[in-house]
Amino acid sequence: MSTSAPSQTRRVQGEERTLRQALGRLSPYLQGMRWRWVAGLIAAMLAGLVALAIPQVIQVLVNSVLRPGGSQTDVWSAVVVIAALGIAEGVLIFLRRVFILPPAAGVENSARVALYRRLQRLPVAFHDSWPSGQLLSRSVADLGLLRRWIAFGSVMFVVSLVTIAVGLALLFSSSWVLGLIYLAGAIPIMWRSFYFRNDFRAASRLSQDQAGDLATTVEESVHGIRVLKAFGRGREALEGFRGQADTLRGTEVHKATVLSKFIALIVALPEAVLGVALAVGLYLTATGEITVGALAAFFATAAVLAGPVESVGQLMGMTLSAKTAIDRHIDVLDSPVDIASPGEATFGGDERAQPAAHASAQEHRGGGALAFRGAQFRYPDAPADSTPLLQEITLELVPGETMALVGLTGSGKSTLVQLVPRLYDVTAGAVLVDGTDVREFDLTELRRRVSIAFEDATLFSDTIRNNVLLGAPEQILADPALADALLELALDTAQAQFAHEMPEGVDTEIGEEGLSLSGGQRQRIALARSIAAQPQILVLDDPLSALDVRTEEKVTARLREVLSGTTTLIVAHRPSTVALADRVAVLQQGRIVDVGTHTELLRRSADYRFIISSFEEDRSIESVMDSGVITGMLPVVSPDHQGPDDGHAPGQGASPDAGGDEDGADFTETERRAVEARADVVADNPAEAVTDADTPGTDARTGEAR
Ligand SMILES: Nc1ncnc2c1ncn2[C@@H]1O[C@H](COP(=O)(O)OP(=O)(O)OP(=O)(O)O)[C@@H](O)[C@H]1O
Repeated sequence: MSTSAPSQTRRVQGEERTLRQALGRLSPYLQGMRWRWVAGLIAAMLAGLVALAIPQVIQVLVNSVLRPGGSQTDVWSAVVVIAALGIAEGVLIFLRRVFILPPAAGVENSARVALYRRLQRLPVAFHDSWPSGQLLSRSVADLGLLRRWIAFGSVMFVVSLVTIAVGLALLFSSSWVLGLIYLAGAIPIMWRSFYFRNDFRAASRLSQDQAGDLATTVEESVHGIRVLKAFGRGREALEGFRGQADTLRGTEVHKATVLSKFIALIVALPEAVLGVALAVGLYLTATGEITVGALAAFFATAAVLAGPVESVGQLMGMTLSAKTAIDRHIDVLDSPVDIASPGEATFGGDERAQPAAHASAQEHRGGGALAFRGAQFRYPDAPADSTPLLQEITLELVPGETMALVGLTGSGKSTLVQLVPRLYDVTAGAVLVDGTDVREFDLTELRRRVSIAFEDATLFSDTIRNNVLLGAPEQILADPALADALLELALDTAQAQFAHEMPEGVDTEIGEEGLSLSGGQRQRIALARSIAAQPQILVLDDPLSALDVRTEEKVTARLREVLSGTTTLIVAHRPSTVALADRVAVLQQGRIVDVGTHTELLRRSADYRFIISSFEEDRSIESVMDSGVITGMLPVVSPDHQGPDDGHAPGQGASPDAGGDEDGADFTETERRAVEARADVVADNPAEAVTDADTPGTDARTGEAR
């Protein structure tokens, strides 16, 4: 996360829309409630017209009732009429609120649900590139603004404009001279409105985007509070935040200045014009060109118009902000869903499009064979002419086989395994499940067959039970006894029985993101979740990294026992894990350079030995030897080790079989430095190497406080 410079504000996506086009996109959310909005608008209009009728009654009162010889009864009649109009105005305002609030809240709710639904459908690549704060501000602040605009701003804007138009007509009917004077003040206002609209819209978009960036920063710093504290970077984080907050404040002040200047104009001009109108009006009355009643009605009408005239600027600002909110909402809705089921809409907002999955992929439930055929992948944000991260990946896993995937850091292992459940799509070649391209499957069906557990175990603020059974088959969830049995099996396999010792057992709430658990506990719950999904193919992206060696071995052994029929592709960072796999694939710089059993690879591949020697588990040489899995075979890394391309394959002397194919080694400088750094740690401080990674409060891989 950035702790200093404010992040780049995400700018307008998509095309510019008119207010009408933007409102058209809101139309489906008003389904069934449109009449209420119209009824509210009518009530508000009537209230405005009633307010304008009162000066007309005053005119009649002054001209006829208050004339010499006017009757007292007429006075009382006029009073009753004015009181009745006042009450009617109050009732109409009440009705406006009663009618309008449900559609406003309804639109906010529907828009929020549509946005969330879209976020669920959008591919991981979208989430990689969109800051979470932007999405948060679009789903909370923007939609709140939209509700207020629908409930109040939109109606009052229309009502104000109508009131001003009708009011002007009445002013002209009182006296065309006075009407012209009043109108003369309106012309500069209309002229300024045009510029105001553009300035305010730009400022409004900028401030809403910057508010999204600020939300991202808050979200990141709350999420990463432990790291900030552990590294004492609170002050820098605060400074970075302050910089962003100041930028936003600057934009808000600019926005308020633009608005204030406009409001000042639309308030001051009519008031000044009224002064002129008073002088001219008195002259016209004195010369008998207009009646006293007409003059009184003119000023009473001008007083009624003062409110709409003053608020029209605010309401226009609110309307423009609402339009920006709608634009920002549509930006997300219109982002293409380029990973979808066959036949499913990938563009636009057709959220109800039904997937038309490939028939054979739906019906045929094979045994869980997994294959990569010439798979190639490049991240969407990588330069188009860059070398693909993964190239010519060809691998075959037979049903029930366990294959470990090893490679140095950054070689593309996590990326490769994410191609299986289509978190990303290959850019060339194919990934096949039971002989069918994964792109041919209905996504739900594919993800039912393939379950994945990540190193970064994300849990939800819910009970352990619900976290584990998140992806369990529905027919099992429907039967509480079966669900309990599945829960037990999953927890037992993942060595997560600690769940039963928690205050409320498996029904214990684990807090936001499961942060009340240790890293190893979180990983085991996440692993149990993948097991409980009962997949045909289990993809494990180094999900046991925070476990100590022995626990990891127990988990791996239980996995093999319980999931003997499940095809498993596991990214491994420990010799004990790879040793339990049927076969191991070696990934190097985005290519599979060898596939074989652990023993075969140790014997024939210098690349493999080099990778194995870089594994963190080397810290715990004793543990590895204890495990008995690779006793006598694990190469020992020495601090002066230079990597395979120095002509000495690592561990060459450690294994009698290690003939070595040194010429196959082709590591990047980064990879080599990573290995050398590890070797230095082992040499300098072997004791430190033995860690209980499953201890709450420490992350074994990074050493960071959690
Ligand atoms: N979302 C992303 N967008 C762009 N590039 C990415 C993305 N995720 C990973 N990369 C890049 O892809 C490369 C491979 O990353 P990947 O996580 O697949 O490697 P890995 O072998 O799993 O590494 P490790 O063992 O450290 O987990 C890295 O250089 C990384 O910077």
